[in-house]
Amino acid sequence: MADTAPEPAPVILGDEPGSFPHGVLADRHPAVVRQVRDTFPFGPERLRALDALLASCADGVVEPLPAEADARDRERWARWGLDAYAGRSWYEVPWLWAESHFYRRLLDAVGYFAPGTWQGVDPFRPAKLAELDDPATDEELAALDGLAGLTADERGRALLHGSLWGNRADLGFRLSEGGTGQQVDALVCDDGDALWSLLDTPGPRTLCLVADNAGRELVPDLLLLSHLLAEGRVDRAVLHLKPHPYYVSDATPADLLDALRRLTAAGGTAGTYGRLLWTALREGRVTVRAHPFSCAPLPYADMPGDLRAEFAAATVTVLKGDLNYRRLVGDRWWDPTTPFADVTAYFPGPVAALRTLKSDVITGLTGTTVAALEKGGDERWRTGGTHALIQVRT
Ligand SMILES: O=P(O)(O)OC[C@@]1(O)O[C@H](CO)[C@@H](O)[C@@H]1O
Repeated sequence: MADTAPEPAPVILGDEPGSFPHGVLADRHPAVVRQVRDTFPFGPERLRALDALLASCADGVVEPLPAEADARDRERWARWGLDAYAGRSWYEVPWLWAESHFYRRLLDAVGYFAPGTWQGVDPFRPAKLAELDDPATDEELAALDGLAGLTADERGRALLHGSLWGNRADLGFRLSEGGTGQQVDALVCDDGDALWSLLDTPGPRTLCLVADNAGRELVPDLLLLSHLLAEGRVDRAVLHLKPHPYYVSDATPADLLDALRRLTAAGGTAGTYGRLLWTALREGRVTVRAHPFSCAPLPYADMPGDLRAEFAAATVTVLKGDLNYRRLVGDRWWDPTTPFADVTAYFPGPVAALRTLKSDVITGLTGTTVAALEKGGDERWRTGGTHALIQVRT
């Protein structure tokens, strides 16, 4: 690890037409608004608000929070930069900030925070439930029974890869089982052994698992967690979820309950893992957090003291997914060979990232890997979700 933090690279903005970030602001956000508009029979007031947000996505500016916003929320957003960015184009402020704030505005538009019919109604819940109900989920859960013949270590590795590739909403058990599948080749960095070593240190061991998506990502996350508890690799776990709907499919406490019920109702190994986790929650060995900072438009380097203390107390904090990775290393145009240990040196304890690559940010690669990826013919290796990484700073 370098003695000093690396010189920060430029922050990613969404202002360049044709770039991935620009496409998210200009195309994906309007598509999300249209999808939400069709999800429920919103009345004229909500439809007007959704249409205003749709128009704003094209050429609008960041606006102050509405007058009826809760005072604590208002104070938080002021601290998170809203006063500085109000009046500026979505395309000129940091991309991470713009995306995160877009979801806050979407919840305003559907009346999520306001007293009334739509208060607390997750506009993404039907899509999340459909994923859990998909027959493919049954197949993937049934495939777990095939892991019975493996040693506990092999099973642990298969479940780790299931959780990793679940970030592409694609459980990876069957391929990981063989150990040399295409998905293993698609790992641009694999510090898996370092993660297992951390879970071998003298106990008691606490895992902080910062989850990402609900549905078919959260399910394998829970299976991994349950396995680690069952095998005594961790004694306690803190599961960090989002306090409210975010980035379409991010997991909230309500999504955790849906996933848990899905697991406990399943037969075989999946059901056993589900019941184990249910008991661990009842006994307080697993606790759930939905910290406001989990939906903040800022990197983890800016985390508040209470969250910092929680991560500091963990044996290891595992962050799932692309957005958490962006927040962990900073949403910047890093040189891909910038050491992961350097950009995460500020983190208050050992930290691991499990991520499929779905945005431009990348650190911790070797020069050889970067050259192979650039030459490999897959121009979208940074953003297409075809590659993944396990990176650990001990
Ligand atoms: O965190 P996840 O679920 O792995 O990925 C979320 C994500 O792909 O969605 C964004 C586009 O809205 C990307 O920029 C972003 O990082």
